[in-house]
Amino acid sequence: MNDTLVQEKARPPVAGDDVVIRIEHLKKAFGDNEVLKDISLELHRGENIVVLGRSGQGKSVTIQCVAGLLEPDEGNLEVLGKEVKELSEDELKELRSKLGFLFQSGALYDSMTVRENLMFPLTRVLKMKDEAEMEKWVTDVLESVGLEEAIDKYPADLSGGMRKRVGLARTLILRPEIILYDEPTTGLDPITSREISELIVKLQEKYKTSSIIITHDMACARIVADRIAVMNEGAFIATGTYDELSKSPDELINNFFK
Ligand SMILES: Nc1ncnc2c1ncn2[C@@H]1O[C@H](COP(=O)(O)OP(=O)(O)OP(=O)(O)O)[C@@H](O)[C@H]1O
Repeated sequence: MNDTLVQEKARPPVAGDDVVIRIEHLKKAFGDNEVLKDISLELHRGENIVVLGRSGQGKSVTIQCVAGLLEPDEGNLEVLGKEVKELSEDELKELRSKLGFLFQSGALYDSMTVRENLMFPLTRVLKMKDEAEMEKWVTDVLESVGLEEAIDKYPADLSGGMRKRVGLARTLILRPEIILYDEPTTGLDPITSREISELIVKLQEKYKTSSIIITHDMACARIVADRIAVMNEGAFIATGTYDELSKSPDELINNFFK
C-alpha cells in the first residue's frame, strides 16, 4: 500500500469567489424540534468539504435542504449562483440535474445488471436513446471507478466496496457539478473504506466536481477534506483544515480527532 496516499490532502482550499453553494442562516424545524438553528457555509468550486458532527445534529437535514429534498424554514440557499427559493419547478429541476447524490441508502436495483443500473439514469433522466452512445458512457464511467469487469454482474455478486463504486459511477454518469455524499464509507472495512475515499478524491480531480461529504470516518475525512466544518446543535461551530482542527483547544472539536 502506498503510504503517500493516506496522508492528509495536500491541495490547498480553492480560493476566490467561485462559490457553488452558499448557505446563509438556514433554519429548519420539525414540529418543535429545531434541528437547524443557524447554518451558514460556503462551498467553493473544486472544493471538498467534510461535515463532522455527532449523531442527530442536523448534518443530513442540511444536505437534504441543499438537495431540495427538504424546504428550509428560513435563510438563504444559493446553488450554482441561483437562489433556490426563487426558482420555478422547472428551474429547480434543471438545477437538480447538476447535483449528484450518494446517500447511504442509495441502493442499486438488485434485479438489474451493473450495465442496466447505469443505463437507467441515462434513459430516465437524460432521455438518451442511442444504445452505442450509452454503452460508451457506461464503459467510460466504469473505467473511472475501476470496475470494467463488473459490467454484466448483478449487485448481489459484488462486494460492499464494489457496490459503492457502482453507486459512485451511477452518480457520476449524469455528470454533476456538485456531489453530496452522506456517509460514503459506512459499512466498509478500513482498507476498502480508504480505497473509496481515495477514489472520491481521484474522481473529484478528474470530473472537477465540488462536494459536501458527511462522514463519521476520520480516516475518510483526512483523505478527502480540503476543509472540515464541525456541526453542533444545528450550527457550524468551526471550519478549518484537518490539521488545523485536530490542534483545536476546544474539546468538543478536538474529540473528533482522538
Ligand atoms: N423528515 C424528518 N422529519 C422529522 N424529523 C426529522 C426528519 N429528518 C430528520 N429529522 C430529525 O432531525 C434531527 C437531525 O437529523 P439528521 O439526520 O440530520 O442528523 P445527523 O447529524 O445527520 O445524524 P447522523 O450522524 O446520525 O446521521 C434528528 O432529531 C431527526 O430525528
